[in-house]
Amino acid sequence: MSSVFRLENVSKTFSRSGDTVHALRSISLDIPAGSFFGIVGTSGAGKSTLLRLLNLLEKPSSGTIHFHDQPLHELKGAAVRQYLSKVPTIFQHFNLFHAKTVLENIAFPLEVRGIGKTARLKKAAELIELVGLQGKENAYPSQLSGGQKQRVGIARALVADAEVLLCDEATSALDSETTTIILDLLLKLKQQLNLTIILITHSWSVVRYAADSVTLIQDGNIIEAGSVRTLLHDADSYLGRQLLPAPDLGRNPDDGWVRYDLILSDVREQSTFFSEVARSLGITAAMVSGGVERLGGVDAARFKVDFDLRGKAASAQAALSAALREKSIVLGKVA
Ligand SMILES: Nc1ncnc2c1ncn2[C@@H]1O[C@H](COP(=O)(O)OP(=O)(O)OP(=O)(O)O)[C@@H](O)[C@H]1O
Repeated sequence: MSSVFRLENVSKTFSRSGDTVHALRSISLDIPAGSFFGIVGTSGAGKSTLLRLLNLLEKPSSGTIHFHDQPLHELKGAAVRQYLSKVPTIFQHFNLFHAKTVLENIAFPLEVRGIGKTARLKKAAELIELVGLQGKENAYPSQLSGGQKQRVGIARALVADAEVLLCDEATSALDSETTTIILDLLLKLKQQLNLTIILITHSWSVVRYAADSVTLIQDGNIIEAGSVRTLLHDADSYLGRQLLPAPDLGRNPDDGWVRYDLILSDVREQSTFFSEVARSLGITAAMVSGGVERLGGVDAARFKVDFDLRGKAASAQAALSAALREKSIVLGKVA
């Protein structure tokens, strides 16, 4: 897959009261075209700084950022405006014009580009439909709910031929139900308009729900990055475990039983795999907890399963581990 952005050794420092703050420390990153790219990290990790480099609100202190083959620092004048139409941003607090109607807000980027009134209102009306705001054309932002305001923000961002949508904590001001609705809308628009979406958030649940690629940023460093599928199937991946957390363990295993923490490589196996492994070895299996989750479009299953090894030779456990490894990723023998 080609990259829409490529960052090479990008650093960003700020000076604050005579001190140097290292917001980003020589990070390198490829953002695949067509991905829903989640950048997650705690407060102060450097997420906003990274996004602000992509929407040209800041410049790197060192390193280069390419948009396709174009180094961002070479963009000048009209090329900057063209780039920002292709790479718009939506914001946590929506940043709408309060004195303009919904339709006028959405049409605004076209007005800036000198597009005639009839054409821009026609295009804005198309976007109204795409984001499901029919009937709200003449409302003012103060008359809208948070979710409706973000729909206006999304429509305004996409009105001028966007290719990449940057989302700056775009659901952080919304309740969880509205967050899901907005993420569903973003996922739908991504498909329909062939977008790349780059979303920064402190919320693991947002990343789990929508992202197909995830980057963890901490103290200005990239700790780990990859596609959800790759991360889940890497037994050593910290991000993989964060994306698919261990289910509640319940009670400890009984004496002589051994508990395994497993990710299934193929979730279609989930109903039969553990019992078949147990039967083939002449032992009993008991599911402790777990289930199938959908993560960024990938079905993933993590289970804790107890196996009864009472009275079995030591070699039985090695045989069990080997059988489990054939179709699952063994994260650990818990007890
Ligand atoms: N303009 C600035 N001047 C000085 N320091 C800054 C500036 N912008 C960011 N920083 C500092 O850079 C570091 C990274 O900040 P950044 O806003 O990128 O983090 P973040 O992950 O987006 O956090 P949050 O989720 O709280 O917004 C922080 O220590 C922050 O205080």
